[in-house]
Amino acid sequence: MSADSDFRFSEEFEELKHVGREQPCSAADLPVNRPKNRFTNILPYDHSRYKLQPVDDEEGSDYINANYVPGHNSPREFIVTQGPLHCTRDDFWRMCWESGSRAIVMLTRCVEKGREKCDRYWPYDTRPVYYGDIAVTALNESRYPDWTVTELMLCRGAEQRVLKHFHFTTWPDFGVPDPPTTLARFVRAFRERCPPDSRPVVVHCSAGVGRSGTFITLDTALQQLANHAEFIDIFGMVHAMRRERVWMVQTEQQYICIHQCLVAVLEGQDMA
Ligand SMILES: CCOC(=O)C(CCNC(=O)OC(C)(C)C)(Cc1ccc(NS(=O)(=O)O)cc1)C(=O)OCC
Repeated sequence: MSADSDFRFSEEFEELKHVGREQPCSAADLPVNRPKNRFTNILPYDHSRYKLQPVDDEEGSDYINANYVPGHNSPREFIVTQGPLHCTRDDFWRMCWESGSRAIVMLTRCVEKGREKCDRYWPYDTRPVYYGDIAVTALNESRYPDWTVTELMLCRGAEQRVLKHFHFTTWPDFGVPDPPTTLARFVRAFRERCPPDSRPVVVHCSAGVGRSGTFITLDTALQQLANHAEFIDIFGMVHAMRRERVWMVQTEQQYICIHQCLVAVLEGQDMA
């Protein structure tokens, strides 16, 4: 595929360009919801968007820029969303609570090259912080060279729940981790620590398309590999994801990185 400067990769990736783009995003386009979108051209398709429990008949109260996306284990394994904005971070926590999610995967830093890519939506220290009517408390934090895992306790009314925050901190926007196998090791670390239940995993980056799509595709492919699949159809996976959310796996380099990680795992190289 990589012969003639990745010619076959380019051809295959090009075929994905228009997949899903005919589908409507009418909720995202409502005037009341426009300020809730980080990027004007990264909008959730109506048919797969995550719906918050509406507040009375308040128009737009069910809206967040997020879509259900399939994984290896279920057709709605992931909820993929943009990096929360200051004005949508309470909605983000409401989504985490109402979906019953037990894990958040964050694939961007809050600030990259001087640009804000994501709001700092979780506490800096162990004091409880309220986001709407949800109190979030950091219980403990484990820092590694390329990622940090934080255990968060969420309280809403009399109920409380522990949720794990997996933050990959060295993935440049529009690019790939260096070396790409760092991503395969993060996916493995996530799977080893992710609660084994069937609840959705919330995944986000800045726009919630490029790095998020790359992470999910590799996670799905590595589980198929572990289950001794004879063929792993990366094109088919990205095609299926792009029907649910726009631009999933944004750049050709990210598309190639998925293949490189799979080869590295198959060859057992650099996966200590
Ligand atoms: C509103 C205008 O659109 C945009 O800002 C973005 C980014 C545009 N920049 C861009 O594509 O840069 C390169 C040419 C270097 C790749 C919004 C954006 C921002 C960050 C990402 N990464 S992610 O956080 O990993 O998803 C993806 C898209 C956009 O819409 O891109 C087209 C899909």
